[in-house]
Amino acid sequence: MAQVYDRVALIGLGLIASSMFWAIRRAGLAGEVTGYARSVETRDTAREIGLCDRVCDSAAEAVEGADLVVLCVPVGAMGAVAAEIAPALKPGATVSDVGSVKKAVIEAVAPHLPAGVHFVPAHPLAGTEHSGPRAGFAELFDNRWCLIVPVEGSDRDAVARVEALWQGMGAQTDEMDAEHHDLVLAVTSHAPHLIAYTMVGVADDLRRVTDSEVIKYSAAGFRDFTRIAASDPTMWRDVFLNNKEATLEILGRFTEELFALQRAIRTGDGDHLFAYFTRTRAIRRGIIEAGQDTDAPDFGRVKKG
Ligand SMILES: NC(=O)c1ccc[n+]([C@@H]2O[C@H](COP(=O)([O-])OP(=O)(O)OC[C@H]3O[C@@H](n4cnc5c(N)ncnc54)[C@H](O)[C@@H]3O)[C@@H](O)[C@H]2O)c1
Ligand SMILES: O=C(O)C(=O)C[C@]1(C(=O)O)C=C[C@@H](O)C=C1
Repeated sequence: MAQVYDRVALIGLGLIASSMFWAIRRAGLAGEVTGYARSVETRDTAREIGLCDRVCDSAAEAVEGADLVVLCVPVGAMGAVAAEIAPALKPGATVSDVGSVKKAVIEAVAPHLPAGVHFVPAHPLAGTEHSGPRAGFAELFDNRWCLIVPVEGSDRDAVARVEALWQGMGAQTDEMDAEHHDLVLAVTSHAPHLIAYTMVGVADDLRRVTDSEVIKYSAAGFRDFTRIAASDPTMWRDVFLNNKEATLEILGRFTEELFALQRAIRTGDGDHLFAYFTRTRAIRRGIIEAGQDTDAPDFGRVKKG
């Protein structure tokens, strides 16, 4: 894969930024990658493990001369970081982000960007429960989707280059508008995370009753919940506070369905339960037929070829 940008700057050096660096390096997509993180400890770690070609001590220094700047900080910090880097951006540069929420991030970032700087928001649908500069790996985005969310008047060449970068990092790209993105992600990612958090919280509340049995006999379903519930608290606090409307809409529907299932269990309505589980099983089979790999570690990856 050919080089897409001369200089890329990554702001916030956690799981996503570090994975981007290793994936950019794997495919030779940039001449130089600079990086900045707020904490000295993270910058020191980055230098120690060779994360980024150059780790800078200020965000302004990192973005100076960069053709692409990617904001890889928690959703709630995007606006402040955009304000901080704005005066140092090169005219004609592109600013992108990887935030899990798009409408609120666009509203927070766009007003700070000077005229002549392009804004191309993006969201890779790939992650793990780990965070920080040591958590990244080059293969994270392989065969995953990356949603590109152009804003009004986005420059098509700038969009095409951001898409080329993500494709070079192994992802498949698609475009979506911000509102639709936030609703889709509320269903596929945000509400499921909240359900996992709740289930693990309930198990913890019952600890006195169940002693250590919850952990000892933890079946696969619950273990998956604990993995998800181990995700970064700052990141997920910001996701829910910034995708309020869509998440509340989905949670409303979820609780209605849950109450209906609860009632079916109480009243012994086996037909309702059977019909419901038959419908959900068909959805899973539909995903398999659509060509997605369902082996646990790769589930959700885009089928190649
Ligand atoms: N983890 C995932 O599964 C995942 C997947 C896709 C997208 N995202 C999104 O990517 C972004 C980064 O997530 P991550 O998982 O890499 O998080 P992370 O916690 O691993 O890294 C975030 C980094 O940002 C830094 N940071 C926080 N506030 C900052 C500030 N004000 N200024 C500068 N740096 C700051 C932190 O110190 C850390 O280095 C988030 O917006 C998240 O919603 C995460
Ligand atoms: O695999 C995981 O651990 C994730 O939670 C990744 C995951 C998700 O699939 O929900 C989480 C948040 C994102 O914005 C994108 C991906």
